Amino acid sequence: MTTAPEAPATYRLIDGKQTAEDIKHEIAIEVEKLRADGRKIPHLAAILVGHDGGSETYVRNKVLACQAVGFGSTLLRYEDDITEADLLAKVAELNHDPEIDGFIVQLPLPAHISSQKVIEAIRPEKDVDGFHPMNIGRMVAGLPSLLPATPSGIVELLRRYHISTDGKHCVVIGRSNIVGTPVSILLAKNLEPGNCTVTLCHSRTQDLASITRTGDILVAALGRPGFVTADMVKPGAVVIDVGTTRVADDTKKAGWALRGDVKFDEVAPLASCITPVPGGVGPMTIAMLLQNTLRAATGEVYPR
Ligand SMILES: Nc1nc(=O)c2c([nH]1)NC[C@@H]1CN(c3ccc(C(=O)N[C@@H](CCC(=O)O)C(=O)O)cc3)C=[N+]21
Ligand SMILES: [Mg+2]
Repeated sequence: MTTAPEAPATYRLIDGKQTAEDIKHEIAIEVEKLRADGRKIPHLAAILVGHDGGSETYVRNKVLACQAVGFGSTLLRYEDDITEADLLAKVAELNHDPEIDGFIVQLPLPAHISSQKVIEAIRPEKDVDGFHPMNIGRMVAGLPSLLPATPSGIVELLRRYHISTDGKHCVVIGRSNIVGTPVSILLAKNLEPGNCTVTLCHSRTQDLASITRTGDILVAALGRPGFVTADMVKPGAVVIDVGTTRVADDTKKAGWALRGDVKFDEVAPLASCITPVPGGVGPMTIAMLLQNTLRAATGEVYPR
């Protein structure tokens, strides 16, 4: 077999890690201004239930990010046998605590607890995940709201990399409440970036590849490692990989590696721009969570 020359890798890597660092630096400057003006320093709380390895990492990274920008932070940990009533009582406490500007309840929760009930118990003004129906509804209506962090992180990457979205076909794979559905809504809005024609694909979509191949922008947010292959991608597409699944990997010290939803090695040479995993959308999620906390603290969305 002759070895064909490698396709020239002319794609641009979208560096979410660096962009998140830039945003955190901007937030740190805002915190210094608040401090200089004698105003309240933003404070984020996170509730973590149980001992899922991935969740522990993400929550730890959120707390470290708070420290990096000068926010206050509180981590509340509970065993996975906490009752739904007790968890709802903790949420009510944080709702009423004037020191806490925003908080999140890390998902997933144990099966005996209704995530929906917990999300709806959070005061929308402190819902820095942007998961409460009030914030989702306001986002859909185009009103000021706390936006879900991963979708707004994707929009922010497109903005900072000057990727033109106007009139483009954006194909989203995955219809979760936290990524696929909201990013579809945001990118269809008459905003900059925005004005996309959006197709939202999911597990029941017929002939998926024929649709994804028409995407100028392809957002993979289904949580299946390596699902998106070269034959599913339009040459020149912008590829946004939202997947962060831990897969077993004996070559790594931890025994696992983080894998995206896109087969990076075969898709990248086809793409005009692509986000890596790790170092793409993940760090942006945390940066946008901090931005939401700042907005919650200053009353920018819900004036106090
Ligand atoms: N209430 C709630 N809000 C969330 O925002 C939320 C959640 N629950 N549950 C789980 C998902 C997932 N998520 C990630 C955040 C950061 C990275 C991230 O920073 N990833 C790094 C690598 C981190 C690592 O080393 O494992 C990267 O992609 O480079 C990934 C995933 C937030 N989520
Ligand atoms: Mg999904």
